[in-house]
Amino acid sequence: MNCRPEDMLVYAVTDRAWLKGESLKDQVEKALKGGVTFVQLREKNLDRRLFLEEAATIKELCDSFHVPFVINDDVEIALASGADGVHVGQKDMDVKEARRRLGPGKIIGVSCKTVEQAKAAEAGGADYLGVGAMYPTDTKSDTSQVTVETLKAICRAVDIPVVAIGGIRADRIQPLKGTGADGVAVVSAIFGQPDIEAAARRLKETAEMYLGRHRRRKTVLTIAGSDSSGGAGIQADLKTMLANGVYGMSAITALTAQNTTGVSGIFPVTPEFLAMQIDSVFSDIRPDAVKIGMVSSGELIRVIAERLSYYKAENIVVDPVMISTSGSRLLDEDAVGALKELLLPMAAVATPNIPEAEVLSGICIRSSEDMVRAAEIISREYGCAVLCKGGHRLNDANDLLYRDGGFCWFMGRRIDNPNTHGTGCTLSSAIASGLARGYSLEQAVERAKEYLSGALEAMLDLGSGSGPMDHGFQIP
Ligand SMILES: Cc1ncc(COP(=O)(O)OP(=O)(O)O)c(N)n1
Ligand SMILES: Cc1ncsc1CCOP(=O)(O)O
Ligand SMILES: [Mg+2]
Repeated sequence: MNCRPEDMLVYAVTDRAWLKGESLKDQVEKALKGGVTFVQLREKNLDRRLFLEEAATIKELCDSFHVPFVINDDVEIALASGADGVHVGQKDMDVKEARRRLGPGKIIGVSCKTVEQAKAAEAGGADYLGVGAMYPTDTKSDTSQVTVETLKAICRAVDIPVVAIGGIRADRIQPLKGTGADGVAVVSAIFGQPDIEAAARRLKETAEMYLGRHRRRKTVLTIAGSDSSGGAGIQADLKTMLANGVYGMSAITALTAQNTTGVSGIFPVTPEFLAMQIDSVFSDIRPDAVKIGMVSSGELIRVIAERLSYYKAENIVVDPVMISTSGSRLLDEDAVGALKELLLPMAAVATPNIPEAEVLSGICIRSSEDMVRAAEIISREYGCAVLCKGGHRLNDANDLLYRDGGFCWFMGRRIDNPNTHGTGCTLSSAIASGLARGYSLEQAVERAKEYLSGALEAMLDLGSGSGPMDHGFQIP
């Protein structure tokens, strides 16, 4: 899935018929300020050079609001402009052909009027569906109406997000309640209004009230140690999860007495009590993702692996906490063996830092090329994706993601802040939050790095040692 149901809530479709002397960029910016969650550039008669220029401009604008942006009908413009994807109708291009041309990472939306079309689009690789016209509309002449019952049947028949389109106005959203539609796609009730920003805002408030079949808050479980100083471990994980829009839960592996100057005591829980915590969580609120942090013994690791495999846990992020900041080994040989044998093979991604990647790969890392080699060894050996974090000795904040035989770099901003306590816990929890919310691994990593940078840039300065970051930097 390349887009999330919540991205569909208020989906703006542009129309230069409403420009009235303004630029499209200014109008789209107003819509974004009003809170639209998705933008489609729909150009039926524009010269291709101007179409491409406009697409590149609107893409940059949407990026600055972190809002997905697709092109109507035209895969080539979508590719050339760097747009996030394309929206195609039944007569435009077969979804499989669009997927072949765009590759796996781009968004493809497909217009549907029937359950059959919807199922075929989903099977062909569509990421979302546009269903309509729901009401009479003057914006598109070559369309026919779809009933609310059909919209409901389509939503029931597919697992991908669905957006209702055609004649949508704020007062026409309530009748769509209970259909399962994730949002509304709108042209004239946004761009044809005298105050675009206010119109978008009103649509969003109304859609939030009545729509969204997948709007249950996503949940993440952290299995890690408690940090009494609140900067790392369970405490950092839960703060990170809250800030990244998911509901956080915990299973504590050990209590630690620590502050910014060091750890003065560790009190591990028993294997039975760890299992009890995991069971309590899974039997009631199934997590959409699991983050595993510090686990000090092979015995506890075996309990985690056994329980997670029993519950068929998904989206497991393993932060293989093995080496302390001062460089000393935190895990004995038995625990390292259990981590390698049992936890890594279950992981969607493991996030070692350089010393940890050295232990896991068995090679010494002195260069970026060594990072790639180590990640490749770990990924091949244990069958998981690997995010090898630069930071420690190399590469500033540039991290390497290795998965399925290929790799990409995520360039980080170098932030001059000595207070880095809990950065590993925070990054892995933010990645787990992104995966729980349905982002791809690449998107989850990118968003997590952005969050981490924000938390570091806030320059919280607490304690006399290496202090914590400001996990709540977005909160006023
Ligand atoms: C979100 C969304 N849904 C449906 C459409 C209509 O697409 P199509 O049927 O291809 O008609 P045109 O928009 O190309 O005239 C859409 N554009 N967006
Ligand atoms: C593009 C499209 N596809 C089905 S109806 C429609 C037009 C929607 O425009 P409006 O929101 O102004 O009714
Ligand atoms: Mg079309």
